[in-house]
Amino acid sequence: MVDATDVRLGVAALAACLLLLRLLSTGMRSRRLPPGPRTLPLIGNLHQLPKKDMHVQHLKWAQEYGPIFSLKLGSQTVIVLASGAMIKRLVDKRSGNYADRPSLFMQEAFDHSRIIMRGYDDLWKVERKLYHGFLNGTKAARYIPYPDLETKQLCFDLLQRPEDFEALITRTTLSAATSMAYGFRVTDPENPVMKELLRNAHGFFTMAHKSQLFDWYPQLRPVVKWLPSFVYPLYRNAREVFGREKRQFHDLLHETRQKLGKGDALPSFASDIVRAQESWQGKPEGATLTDHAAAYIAGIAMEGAMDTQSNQLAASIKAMMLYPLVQKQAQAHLDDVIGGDRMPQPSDIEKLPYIRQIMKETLRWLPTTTSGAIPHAARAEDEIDGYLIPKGATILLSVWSANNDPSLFPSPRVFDPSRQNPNFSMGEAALASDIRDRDHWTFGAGRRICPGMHVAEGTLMLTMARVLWAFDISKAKDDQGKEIEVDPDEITQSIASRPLPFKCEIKARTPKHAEIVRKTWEEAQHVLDDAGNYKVNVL
Ligand code: HEM
Repeated sequence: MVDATDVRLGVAALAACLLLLRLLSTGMRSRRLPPGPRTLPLIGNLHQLPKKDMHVQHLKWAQEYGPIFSLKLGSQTVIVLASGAMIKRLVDKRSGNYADRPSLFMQEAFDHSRIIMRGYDDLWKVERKLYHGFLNGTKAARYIPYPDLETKQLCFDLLQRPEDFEALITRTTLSAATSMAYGFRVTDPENPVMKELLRNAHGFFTMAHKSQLFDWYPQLRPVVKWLPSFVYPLYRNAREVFGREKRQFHDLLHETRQKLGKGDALPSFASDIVRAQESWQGKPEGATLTDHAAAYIAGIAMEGAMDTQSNQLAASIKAMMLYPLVQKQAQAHLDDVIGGDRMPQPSDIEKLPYIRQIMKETLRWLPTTTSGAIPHAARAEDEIDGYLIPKGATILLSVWSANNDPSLFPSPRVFDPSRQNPNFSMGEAALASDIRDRDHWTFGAGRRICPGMHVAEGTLMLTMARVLWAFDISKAKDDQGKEIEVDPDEITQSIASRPLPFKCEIKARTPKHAEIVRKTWEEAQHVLDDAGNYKVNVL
């Protein structure tokens, strides 16, 4: 006779063995996955992740394991796509399968409100339709008066305070972003509404970075949510930021609705969303587009536009400082097409192919989204070159590796605008079937590709054209008059990184250029009221 106690002990021992096996297999790479660095039980490759410059490590691994490799991060499988060809084959060509996002802890903490982290669901489709409808190549032109005004102010401000160029660029893109999203300007970044916007957005970015452990070990999330804040404050802090941000986004949408009601709203993304909400009443899209979703669609358009563009403009200043011959060639081109009697206008953009090449090369050479901002995820199991891509795997676009692929971009760390095709806009390049026409991968790929790229193209080109037309940019000098050297590749650690702060000298090219900048800004201000905001119905 078998004793009941023995049976219980046997079952417990078996369960313990199974649990141990499961724990030990956590973090281990299955043979069918793409290759990658050796793993350890439980943690996989976590111990090999560097504290900084992850994108550089990705490039090293790509050189060792090839254009597709895999990492095990806790219980998650991460497939890294490290060449443009591989990104195109999977994320562009099989876009339906790679349009999802992995489950991210911060998305949960923010009640699944941000489109950029949303899975491939019905609300994402409605949101994407709105972004595409209002930010596409033709519609994006409606917003150009905003960067037009802001870059006139930028050039004027650079005459007064060239040493503050980083802060001045940030104000410019922030103000262009709030204008496009809601129709109001940022004249003073110390303004309380602005400070709140920045505090919330940057709070989110920081927490998204800090909470990665719970993306890799989702099993820990219930414990983290339950822990009191004096033990572990992350989740409660995130909820607090979410509460503040939600209030602000809802208030801004409400104000837009009121202005539309009074007939004095300026063109803005938020006005377009409110109108879409009204015209969709009674339709399935209308039911999906709740007030909360509408508030977040507008808020995230603003957030998506502010740091990314400012980071790329800071990168363009760095490039021009480090490559004076390119700068001289750009100025000769501008003198040729525009002349010395007026600043470049938005209508000139199409006539400035070399500026387009510089813009594209900046995005390739120093991308703000070194690792594609937010990863994609596989909706179903897939296979490529004999490797398995499991359902649910995180798909990371290693933009830095793809942008530095020497087979497409020889001597990739050299800033060489001549390698870029001036005849394609960035939107056209993203759709090009020939990989050699793809200028860079900085806006991502497939169905999740950045919907703001047309807006960004207009803003970046206009700003670069005007700054190069008006100013000489050179290395700053130390007390001994020696040029201060700057590392070209040093960047901040973020999902949207930026060159580390650097010094440079920015001077008007001639007194005549300075005078035109002053006069242009003086004339531009006729659309503004005394507080520096747009007069009613002026655009
Ligand atoms: C230099 C400027 C910009 C860069 C480098 C950039 C880059 C990116 C990247 C890499 C993604 C993720 C793409 C992917 O998952 O494959 C993204 C998504 C997004 N961007 Fe941008 N972006 C820029 C400007 C803008 C602007 C101006 C807007 C709004 C007007 C915007 C709105 C968005 C939105 C809403 C998403 C989420 C799309 C989705 O998940 O379906 N971005 N951006």
